[in-house]
Amino acid sequence: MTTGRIYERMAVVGFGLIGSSVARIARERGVVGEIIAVDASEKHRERIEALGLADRVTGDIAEGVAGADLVVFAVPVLAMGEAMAAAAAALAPGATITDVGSVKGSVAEALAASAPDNVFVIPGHPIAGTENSGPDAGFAELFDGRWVILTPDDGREDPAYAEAVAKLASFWRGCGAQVEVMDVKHHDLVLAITSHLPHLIAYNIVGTASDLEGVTEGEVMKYSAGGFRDFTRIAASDPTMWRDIFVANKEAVLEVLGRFTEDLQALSRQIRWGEADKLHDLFTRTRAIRRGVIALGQESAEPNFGRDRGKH
Ligand SMILES: NC(=O)C1=CN([C@@H]2O[C@H](COP(=O)(O)OP(=O)(O)OC[C@H]3O[C@@H](n4cnc5c(N)ncnc54)[C@H](O)[C@@H]3O)[C@@H](O)[C@H]2O)C=CC1
Ligand SMILES: O=C(O)C(=O)Cc1ccc(O)cc1
Repeated sequence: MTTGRIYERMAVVGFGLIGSSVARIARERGVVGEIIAVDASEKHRERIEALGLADRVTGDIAEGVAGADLVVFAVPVLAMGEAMAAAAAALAPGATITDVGSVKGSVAEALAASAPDNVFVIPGHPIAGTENSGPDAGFAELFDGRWVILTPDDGREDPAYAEAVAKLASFWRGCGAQVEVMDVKHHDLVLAITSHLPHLIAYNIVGTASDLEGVTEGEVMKYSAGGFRDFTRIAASDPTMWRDIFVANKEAVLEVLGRFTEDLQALSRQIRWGEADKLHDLFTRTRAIRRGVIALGQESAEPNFGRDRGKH
């Protein structure tokens, strides 16, 4: 598929799994003219050069974003504010500033805090990723058919801002994604249950299994069935990225965790009292949800489908 050029120069600040995937697909589809990679890690900059993923590579944020009409911040959530502050004075008037952070409330605030008035800040989040990180882990097909949620500032009513939102949505569609606009707070609640809590559960179950007296770590790995293996994949996700997500989305995560804990207590009671029908009812309901997800095309029936792409 070919799409016309939407932005002349895209600067990607933080050129890891997500940033390099955006660059790969944007170049492949011709939706941007020039790509500037900005990354704080010298090792990553060397890899970006070696892989030929950008037209220019720099460690200097201000130098990298200068003259860009699209700036994509793809650093860990708690690093967004500082990165934006370093970019602010160099941003081109009329530029669109977006991000890919997994939490939107705190990131939207952090971006707005130092953004000049003459740019369009439109926070975003592609709901696509893997447990891998760094520029080698990215791949062009990552966003294919996936959702990208944009959380524009609903206090800005000028037509130029609406136009900038529409243009950014076209960019993501050009990268193969589907676009939805959502309120920041709602985004953080939805993602707390669909993404953040599942990761917390994975981190916890793998931790519990490795600490369990009477069962060796060797046995845990040797006899792990599919379910536990899936948890170990998720629990291998980047520690910095996930630390930041839980710190930044504290309120929504604690809210869904409270509900989850209550439901887990109820399950525990059903097991204790042999309430087999109640267990069966829940498992029937959850099976229908999974089948609904597959019917919507959000997941393959094959376990681990596409998950090993971009592994290094
Ligand atoms: N990994 C995933 O599956 C997904 C991640 N996200 C979000 O995307 C963002 C990036 O995540 P990944 O690409 O997975 O991480 P990553 O670790 O692969 O890439 C982050 C890159 O940013 C660079 N970096 C860190 N701090 C920096 C700074 N202050 N200035 C310049 N460069 C800096 C790192 O050197 C690294 O190359 C995060 O905010 C995360 O929440 C969103 C969707 C999926
Ligand atoms: O690898 C997985 O299972 C993921 O869930 C990827 C992912 C991680 C964080 C996001 O904000 C969005 C997607």
